[in-house]
Order: sequence, then structure tokens, then C-alpha cells
Amino acid sequence: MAGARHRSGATLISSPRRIGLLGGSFNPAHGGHRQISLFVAKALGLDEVWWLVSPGNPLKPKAGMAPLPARFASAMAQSRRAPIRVSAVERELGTRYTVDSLAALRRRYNKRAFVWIMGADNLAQFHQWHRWRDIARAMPIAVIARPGYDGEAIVAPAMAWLGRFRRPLAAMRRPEGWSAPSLVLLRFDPDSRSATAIRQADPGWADRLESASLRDGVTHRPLGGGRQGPMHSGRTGTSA
Ligand SMILES: Nc1ncnc2c1ncn2[C@@H]1O[C@H](COP(=O)(O)OP(=O)(O)OP(=O)(O)O)[C@@H](O)[C@H]1O
Ligand SMILES: O=C(O)c1ccc[n+]([C@@H]2O[C@H](COP(=O)([O-])O)[C@@H](O)[C@H]2O)c1
Repeated sequence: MAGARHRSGATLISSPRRIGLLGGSFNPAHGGHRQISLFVAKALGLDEVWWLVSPGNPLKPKAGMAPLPARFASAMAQSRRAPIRVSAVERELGTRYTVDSLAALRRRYNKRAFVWIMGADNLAQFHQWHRWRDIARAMPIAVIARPGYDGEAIVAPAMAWLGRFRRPLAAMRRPEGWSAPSLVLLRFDPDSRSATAIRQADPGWADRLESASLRDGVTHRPLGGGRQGPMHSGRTGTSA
């Protein structure tokens, strides 16, 4: 945590930047991702949300998963003019399991305070994630209500353990509330958008996206591996 000397001689302690991490397949990204990110940022007083475009969810089949550059390009399009950075840092780190990605991110960005964000559908199967308790020990978790999943989420097998760390929103807004494990359940305007519905309605969505010249919003490195064509590059929000 950074400290600065005040004229009076007292040391002013500045709070670390608060970052929400929304990991996802983004196959493709949609308005629901944007909406929940903006809601959580406001509710928890976040400085930014980082969208971690996954090289591949370990629990999802490869079939039907668009290439990473296309998913990344869709995320760039959905996050425009919002305090959201789109990153494929997991590919760079060589991590696929969230527990490993979060450990690496905490080491690399050790001046940031992170919170893991996920929809209620993921809470329902959280107990199947690799070393899921260690994810909860690494940083607070914010779960967003999602139409069709809320009943399942509250009786999720992981809740037998995670439920005892449930905190009210007010506690999470205080800096000391960011201890882990902590779980906050958030309910905003329900958003029924899903990537599944978009793929069903528009199976060719990935073919229309130009994914050359993409640049990682967190590491600022070129993404590479895309087709040639005009696609906006760079980042949204402020500098990492
Ligand atoms: N409408 C929504 N409401 C709440 N959470 C959402 C919503 N859409 C996505 N999320 C959450 O965002 C994260 C990334 O989601 P993902 O990229 O898998 O999109 P998806 O719409 O859930 O995709 P799919 O339908 O292919 O499973 C997940 O934690 C998911 O629960
Ligand atoms: O680490 C795991 O075991 C694990 C299992 C399932 C999902 N995840 C992560 O959960 C996030 C949401 O995935 P998805 O496909 O539901 O968007 C994404 O970052 C995945 O890598 C992670």
C-alpha cells in the first residue's frame, strides 16, 4: 500500500486501487457482461473491472468455442467507453485454472486489491472448480444474481462452506471488509442475456469480427493470432 508524507509530518496512506475480475469465456461477450460489471463497480466502489477472456474454461467443451481473438474482439466491442479492461493475461501466464491465474495476478499486481466476480450460474457449480476454497481464500467473491439460477446458487454445494463467510454489501464497501474469504451476494436488475442465446440466434457471430491489431488492456501487449483487418486496439478506462 502506498504511503505519502503530509506537510504536517503525518503519513497519508492511500488505498490500493480496487479491481473487479470477471473471468469468462465471452463466447461472445454481450450486454449482460457490461451491465453486471458497471453495477458491481458502483456497488463495491471499484476503480476498474478487468475482463479475463479465458483461453478455455476447464469445465466447458472445446467444441463450439470461438478462437480467443474473436472472443477478445467481442469483449473489446462490448466494453467501449467503460472503466473495463479486456485481457487475455491467462494465456500469457500459461494458467487455465482460476486458482493459478489469481495467484499469478496477485503476485504481478501486488498493489491492487482484487475481488472475483461471477454470475449465480457459476456459484452453482463452484464446488467443481479446481481448489475452489483456495480461490475464496485468495480474494473476496461477489456473486451476481442471474435469472434462472438463483435458487440453485443459494443451495450450491460450495455454500455449505462459503456461506459462513457471507458479508453484507456495506461491509464490502469498507477497506477492511476486503479480507478473504468473503462472499457478497448482489442482486441488480435481472439480466437475461446469455452467450448461449446469442450463439443460437447468430451462429456466425465470430466470422464477422476483425481481430487483428488487438492489444491486451492490462499487459498492453499485442494479442496476436488474429485475422488481418481493421479492429480497434488499445484499452478502455485508465492506465493499469
Ligand atoms: N446476464 C448475466 N447475469 C449475471 N451474470 C452473468 C450474465 N451473463 C454472464 N454472466 C457471468 O459472467 C461471467 C462470464 O460469462 P460467460 O462468458 O460464460 O457468458 P454466459 O452468457 O454465461 O455464456 P454461456 O451462455 O455460453 O454459458 C460468468 O461468471 C457468468 O456467470
Ligand atoms: O478453475 C477452474 O476449475 C474453473 C472452472 C470453471 C470455470 N472457471 C473460470 O470461470 C470463469 C467463467 O467461465 P465461463 O465459461 O462460465 O464464462 C472463467 O474465468 C473460467 O476460466 C474456472
